Amino acid sequence: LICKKKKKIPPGPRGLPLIGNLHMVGKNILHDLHKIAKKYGPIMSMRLGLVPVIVASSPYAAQQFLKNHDLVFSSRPYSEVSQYIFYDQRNLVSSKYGPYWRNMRKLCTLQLLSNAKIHSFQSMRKQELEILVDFLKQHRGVVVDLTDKISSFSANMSCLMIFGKKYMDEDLGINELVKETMCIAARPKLGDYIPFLGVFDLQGLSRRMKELAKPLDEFLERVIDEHLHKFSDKNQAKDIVDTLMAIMHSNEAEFEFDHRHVKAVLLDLLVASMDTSSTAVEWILSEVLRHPDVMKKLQNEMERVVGRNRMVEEMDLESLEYLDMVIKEGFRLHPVAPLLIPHESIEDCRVDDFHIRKGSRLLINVWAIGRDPNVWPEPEKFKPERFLECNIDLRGRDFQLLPFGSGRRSCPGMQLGLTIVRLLVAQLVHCFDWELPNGMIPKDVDMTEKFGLVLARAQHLMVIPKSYRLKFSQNKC
Ligand code: HEM
Repeated sequence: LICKKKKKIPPGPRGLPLIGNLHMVGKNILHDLHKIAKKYGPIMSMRLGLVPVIVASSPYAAQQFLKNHDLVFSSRPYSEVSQYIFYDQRNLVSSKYGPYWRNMRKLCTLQLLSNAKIHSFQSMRKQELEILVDFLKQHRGVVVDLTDKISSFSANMSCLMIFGKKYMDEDLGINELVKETMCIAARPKLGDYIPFLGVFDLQGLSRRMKELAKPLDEFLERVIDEHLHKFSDKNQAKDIVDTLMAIMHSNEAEFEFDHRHVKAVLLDLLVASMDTSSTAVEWILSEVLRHPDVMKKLQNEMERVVGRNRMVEEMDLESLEYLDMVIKEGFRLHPVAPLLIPHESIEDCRVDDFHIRKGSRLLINVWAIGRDPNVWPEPEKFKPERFLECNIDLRGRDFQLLPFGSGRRSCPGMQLGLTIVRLLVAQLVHCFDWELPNGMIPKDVDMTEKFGLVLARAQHLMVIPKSYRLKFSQNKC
């Protein structure tokens, strides 16, 4: 008798025929996964439809997958949205691991999102921030929808950097198109989990995705066309379309690179940058508003380092240590991408004595890690000072804090995202004293989460810019 030793897979709940554990995850997938992981442990296996899924919920587990076995888990799963909207997975975010992704990633980090490129847009960021501060100054004493203001600030900045123009101001409905794309991308699709049901399109999502793809493609074609015919001003910073077009025309790319690739990358960057930084800023400001002592400490630091005679400049950011702790604490409690973006294993692999088969989907529950009492004392409390005693960083070196992921698939826009988040939080706290509307007290600020492609606030953040704190109305620096 040949007795085959059964391979040990990570523990997890038993699934039902066909749907597996799909019925166990509802609208609040983060809480659901967190609850199930409490029973089965930090490396847990499930089955969503026909897809094997591994959920990692501790720093140790995250390190196993994102560092020790990084290469094996560096791919992305197939999804209908990447097929219909992102040019058959030609974008960076959802492309499979392989030479194409490696080349695109290199292009992104070395050319599109390099430090030099980010620096070249510094004056544009300053200008946009002055417009926002001016608006708030004119609305002193009035209730302002800060969610809306921050979101359009971020959308305008993304557009200026990527396309060289604020397309959001033109009535093209592009903002709505991108928002709906993000909404659809976040909805669980039957076809992604039970592929043979995909053809029936029972939820009507494939049809809607195809409908959305058309105007998005027309918009991107129009942008490219305008760039082909535009008068080039040598003093103006080259936007990302310019850079991509130059690469395409030079024929220097060592991989296939045509209009479809340019459009896929443009859409990728737009979607990846538009809501991420603004959502982080909103959460961090909400926490600061709920904690007046933190607001005061931040303002004191700003007064000490920047002074009341001018606005915050990007060069100040490195010297703002308390701000740095506030930003880390904000990302700990409110990671924008709480499950990162799903990874997929490219071959069978052994992790911690468990067998994990090729084609498994990996979710890293960064949200649960940030709230784990074994890692963080009093995890529910917003306490930036906790970072005084520990030098945990948020750039992917420490697995307790992973807002940008870690390893090969970590966020290539981290430097840009962090610059925007730090600058915006610093500026709004430095320039204004804030008040809550309708006699609300700090602890009344609603912190309900809404899970989507990013983990956003369920309610818009409504606040009153009470008074302008600076002694000069123009930036004298
Ligand atoms: C606060 C802002 C941001 C946060 C918190 C954030 C977070 C993330 C996370 C968690 C991932 C997935 C990592 C993984 O799957 O392991 C990611 C991927 C990515 N991000 Fe960001 N991001 C931000 C801003 C940006 C910006 C500004 C850009 C570009 C303009 C960008 C471009 C990308 C791209 C292209 C990927 C996919 C990388 C790949 O699959 O190889 N991100 N980001």
